[in-house]
Amino acid sequence: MNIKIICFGKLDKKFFIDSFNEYANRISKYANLQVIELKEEYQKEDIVNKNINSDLLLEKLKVFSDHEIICMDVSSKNYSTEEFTSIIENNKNLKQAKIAFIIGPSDGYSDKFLAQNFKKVSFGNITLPHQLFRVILAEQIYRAFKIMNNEKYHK
Ligand SMILES: C[S@@+](CC[C@H](N)C(=O)[O-])C[C@H]1O[C@@H](n2cnc3c(N)ncnc32)[C@H](O)[C@@H]1O
Repeated sequence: MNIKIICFGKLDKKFFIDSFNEYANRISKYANLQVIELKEEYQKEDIVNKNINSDLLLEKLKVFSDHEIICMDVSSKNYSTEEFTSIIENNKNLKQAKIAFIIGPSDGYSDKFLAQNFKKVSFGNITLPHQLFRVILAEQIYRAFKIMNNEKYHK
């Protein structure tokens, strides 16, 4: 299975880098994980940044048109760990088995981006900073594989 995380910026704190690498390493037992880091525009007005960054995402996603796109979005439907696992499990059983998770820009997604027909997933009604969220997403992907394989993991 091929998993992409498409996000903005780089991890710049050692504790985030170490934590993410730990989960990425664990995930590598089950899937190919690739992180694609885009350069975020943040110096203009919020609304302009939002549109520029969302358009950049849409452009990048053209390359991944053979992937199932999962847009991580605070304001969307909340998914439990089990529901999130089902998304990965269903994708795993598809012929292509390619999935791309999007971590959005700091000013949010444009209306045009949100109007796309992507599955949108929230991990709860709290806004997490993008670097921490990258670590949490990796942990949940790893947890999903442990659940799918009936392997023991922390409760
Ligand atoms: C700092 S947040 C952006 C917050 C932005 N103001 C908004 O309303 O979307 C950066 C990204 O982290 C992800 N994120 C943060 N918390 C999340 C949550 N609870 N559930 C799902 N995604 C989350 C989303 O992909 C979001 O676009």
